[in-house]
Amino acid sequence: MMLISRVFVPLLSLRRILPMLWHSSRRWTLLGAALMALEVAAGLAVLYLFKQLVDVVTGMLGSEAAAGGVGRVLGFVALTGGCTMAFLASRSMAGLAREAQGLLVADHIDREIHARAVHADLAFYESPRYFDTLQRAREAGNQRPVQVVSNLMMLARNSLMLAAIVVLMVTINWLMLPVLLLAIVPALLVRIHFTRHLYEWQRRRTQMERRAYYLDWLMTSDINAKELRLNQLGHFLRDQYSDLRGRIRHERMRITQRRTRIELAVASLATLAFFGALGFLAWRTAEGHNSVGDLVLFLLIFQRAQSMGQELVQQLAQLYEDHLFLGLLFEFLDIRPVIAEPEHPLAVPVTPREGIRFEGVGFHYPGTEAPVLSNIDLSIRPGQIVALVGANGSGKTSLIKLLCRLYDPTAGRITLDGVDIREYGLEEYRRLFSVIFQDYAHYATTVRENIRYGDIHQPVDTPAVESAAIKAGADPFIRMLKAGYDTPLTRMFDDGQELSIGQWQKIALARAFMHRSSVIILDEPTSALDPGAESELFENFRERIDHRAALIISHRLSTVRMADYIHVLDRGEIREAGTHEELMRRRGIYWDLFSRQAHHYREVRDQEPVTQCSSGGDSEGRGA
Ligand SMILES: Nc1ncnc2c1ncn2[C@@H]1O[C@H](COP(=O)(O)OP(=O)(O)OP(=O)(O)O)[C@@H](O)[C@H]1O
Repeated sequence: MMLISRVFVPLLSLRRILPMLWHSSRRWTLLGAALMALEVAAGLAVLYLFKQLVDVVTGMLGSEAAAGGVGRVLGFVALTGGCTMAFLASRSMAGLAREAQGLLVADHIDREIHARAVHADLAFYESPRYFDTLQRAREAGNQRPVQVVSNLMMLARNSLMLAAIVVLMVTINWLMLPVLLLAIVPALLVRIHFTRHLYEWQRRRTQMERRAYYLDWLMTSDINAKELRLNQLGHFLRDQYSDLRGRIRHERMRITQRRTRIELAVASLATLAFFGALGFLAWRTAEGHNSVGDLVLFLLIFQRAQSMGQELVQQLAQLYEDHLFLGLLFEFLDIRPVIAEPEHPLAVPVTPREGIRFEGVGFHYPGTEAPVLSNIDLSIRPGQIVALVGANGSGKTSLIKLLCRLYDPTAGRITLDGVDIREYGLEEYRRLFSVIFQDYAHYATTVRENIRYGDIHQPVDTPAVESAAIKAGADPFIRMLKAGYDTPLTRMFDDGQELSIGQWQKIALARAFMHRSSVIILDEPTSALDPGAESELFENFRERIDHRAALIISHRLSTVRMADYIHVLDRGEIREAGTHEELMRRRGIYWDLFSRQAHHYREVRDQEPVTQCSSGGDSEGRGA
């Protein structure tokens, strides 16, 4: 009973793929169905005509009408040949229709996956459980739809054909029917059992596969090539990879070996059934109960039925597998973002008056209990430069994620001009910010595009790209590149060029300057910049950002001191807040951090006869 339901459940759940089929390839679906019907009809006609031919020929043997019957025989031969041609033509045309349908459905599903992927919550990408779903959906997404379409069509064709063959078989002798069932059904059940087994195993093994894939990437990617060689990690990683692949191979082989043994037993049973039936029918023909045409037809159709049955088993098993994989695809397609558009979104103010406020904000990541932020109260007023400082892991980047609504707070609220930000249109709200994260993107495209991605609404040749690059201090080195702003920043193509880490950071900064947002957020924007470039950037920072508001995270306190207001985060809580001078007077955490950095600078300066310190270093001495 369970096995039977396993056969039919997939058919029911495939109902979601059928509308996709219809919407994405209506014409090919209709054409494919018509060609398939023609293929079945022509195929059956060929079999029946063969039987008739044999009966006519054997009827003529030794009879006086033999001479006149030649024309009839040739007529049958011509008709059979014609039907065979029609069968072959419709079969190949149906194959073409299936392929076209499959490709269209695959593209349709890809579009759906991409639409979901770009709107999925950030949490989706930061959680391994969700990420597995995406990976499996990708596995299912690319080739599966082509297979599913092909399978469904073949399944329909073979079922029709098999039904017709069963009728023909019953006309020969009804006892042939149970024999046919014996040859087909056990194989079907065995196949379905193993498909399920294999699927469950594959699901368990996703993490293992991912780890193997990661190791493979570690060994072959250019990013790790330096460390890999210097730390001599090559052999170590290769061993780990081989071990993992060996375990995967071993488990897979165990399943395949068991399946081969059982399938062999089932095939032997089917062969026994065939020869038993053949012996029985030969005896009936010899006794004159059946014609030679019946015997020939039996040989033709039993073989055909068996191969059709095998194909049917294969297709049902495949369909079952498709259903399981498509289940994953639909599981992914059904994921709805938690950070969603409100039902009646408010318009974001064009020029915010009060700015942004965090009011008693608390946060922990989905699936974790530990609070990352607690009781956060802070504000960013229009035109104000606010800085966040704190040790690693104190929650600075998490706070930015909340501010940009990549996550929502688990306690308290964030407001813009006094209204909870969850009430604004999501995309419109996010356009208030231009952000450079610590792990900013390196796009494998031209310099111009890398910068323009900061505001994709601008035309391709906008002069804003160059002025953003000038503000970020990137323009001089860009002009030295082979094709200036049109140089591809990747080594993936022959004419591409790679940049230094600091140069990449300047490109990312330019991207942030590109967008005319209300608030600029810079998370460790100068970690890779040389001191000259850094002090240049912050010298006239306010003019550089056109007097917009800014939130800056930095471990370099020389950068932070020019902020209007500074918040010191410690283990998810704001411990101190004020201007640089206020915090220095307070002699708390900030003072301690600042004095230690300033002390280091002072030591260096004291050792040098001629001071070449930047203005930051000089003022740090005074401040401390
Ligand atoms: N996606 C995530 N899921 C669960 N915990 C996370 C996630 N991202 C960060 N955390 C945890 O949240 C805490 C704060 O991380 P966050 O990145 O905000 O710190 P940070 O102050 O920006 O640190 P750094 O100075 O090193 O950049 C850390 O303990 C980190 O382990």
